Amino acid sequence: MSETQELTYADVSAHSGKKDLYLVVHDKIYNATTFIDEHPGGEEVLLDVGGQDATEAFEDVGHSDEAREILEGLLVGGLKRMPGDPAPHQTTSSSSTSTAPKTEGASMGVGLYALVLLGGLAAFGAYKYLQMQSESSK
Ligand code: HEM
Repeated sequence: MSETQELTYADVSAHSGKKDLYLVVHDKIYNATTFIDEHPGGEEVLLDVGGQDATEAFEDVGHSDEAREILEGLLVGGLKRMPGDPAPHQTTSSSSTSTAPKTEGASMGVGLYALVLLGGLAAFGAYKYLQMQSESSK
């Protein structure tokens, strides 16, 4: 792609009609005009986010890799954020909180392992203690 132009959010919001529709997904700008009629999800949803940040809407649907390829083919350029622009969508971090549960799961696994190990040690200790007791009482 030779198009590396940068547009501001204000530039993008000027393209919000059916005949001229830009979308922002993950801080990149896409021209969805030619795709509106082909979109399997319908034109309404695209028009709803026309000229806006569609990251959340796009990611919420769980679009396929094929959809992402189509999206890349519609690339216009990058988004240049200006002071006062709407904040970038945090969907990626909130929907992919995968890192947090993952680490949690890992530490839980380790915790469980330690617990089993400690339990085993305690049982062994108790067994040895009882053995000693019964031997000394002989
Ligand atoms: C230019 C951006 C977009 C492209 C290239 C695109 C592409 C596609 C494609 C190829 C599919 C078929 C299923 C798949 O492959 O995942 C699809 C389905 C769908 N899309 Fe999009 N999409 C875009 C934006 C959006 C947005 C902003 C929404 C907003 C909610 C949306 C909502 C949906 C829905 C609901 C479906 C499911 C339709 C069904 O299975 O009945 N899409 N899209």
